[in-house]
Amino acid sequence: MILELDCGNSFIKWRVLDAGTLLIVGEGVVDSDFALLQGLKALKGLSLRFCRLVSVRTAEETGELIASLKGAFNVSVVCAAPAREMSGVRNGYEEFERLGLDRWLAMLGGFHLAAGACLVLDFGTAVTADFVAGDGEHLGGFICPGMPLMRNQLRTHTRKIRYGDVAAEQALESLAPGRTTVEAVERGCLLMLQGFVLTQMELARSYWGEEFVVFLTGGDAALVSGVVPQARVVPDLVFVGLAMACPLS
Ligand SMILES: Nc1ncnc2c1ncn2[C@@H]1O[C@H](COP(=O)(O)OP(=O)(O)OP(=O)(O)O)[C@@H](O)[C@H]1O
Ligand SMILES: CC(C)(CO)[C@@H](O)C(=O)NCCC(=O)O
Ligand SMILES: [K+]
Repeated sequence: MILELDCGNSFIKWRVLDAGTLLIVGEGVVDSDFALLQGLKALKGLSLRFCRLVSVRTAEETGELIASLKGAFNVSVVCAAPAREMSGVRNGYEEFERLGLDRWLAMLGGFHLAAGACLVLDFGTAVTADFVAGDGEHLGGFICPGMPLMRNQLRTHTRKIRYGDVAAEQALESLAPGRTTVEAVERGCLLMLQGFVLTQMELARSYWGEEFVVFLTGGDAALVSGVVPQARVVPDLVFVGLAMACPLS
């Protein structure tokens, strides 16, 4: 079996594939290395041979995770590494190694699936946009705070913005002007995200007309999918790129 990991800033997304069929035999989202090991150990009949992972965490944190995986399961681990060019995509950063590897893999996956120009939008802790032209040239991208960061900044830097997760979820059932604090904040932040998406779409159209595919990924993709009905929502886009960057043989 193959273990795949996407180690983001807040969560680790994991899944286990059968090495023969490549079917998913287990998956989850966890908030710590410990919870990951627990989740894996709970899988019946687990026999891991290989692990491939991408991390946007520090080398030290990633090293610790790799050490505990090797200790617990005796797997060989490969990590996605920065590249100037791969699978027909050319990294557009001035210093290619500084581009977040989750963005890079999502672009590889997107360009492969689109077989042409694509706009890749990822809604995690941070929100990112990346533009890949039809010839594989990465034109660059944008990074801004995601929903969790926007609402937490407001909570942290104001005295009177306080509410719980249940209220937050209920507040998003409509986008009318808020009549409570939770409605005003949650709807305001969501409108910022949706506005961001529409701006990215305009930019993509200015480059490519209608000739591009837009991908939405990341935990909060569903919050914005309504404003881009033509978008392809691909929750495992980073994993698509991970398999391309870290083939097993
Ligand atoms: N099962 C889940 N567990 C945790 N968060 C989830 C889950 N499903 C959706 N989410 C949403 O996903 C968001 C986190 O996104 P995601 O997991 O893509 O990124 P992340 O690991 O936090 O950060 P990064 O951008 O560094 O990858 C949270 O805001 C949360 O609302
Ligand atoms: C932007 C995030 C946090 C998104 O997960 C990640 O891709 C990252 O840490 N990137 C490094 C900075 C950059 O991409 O320019
Ligand atoms: K991510």
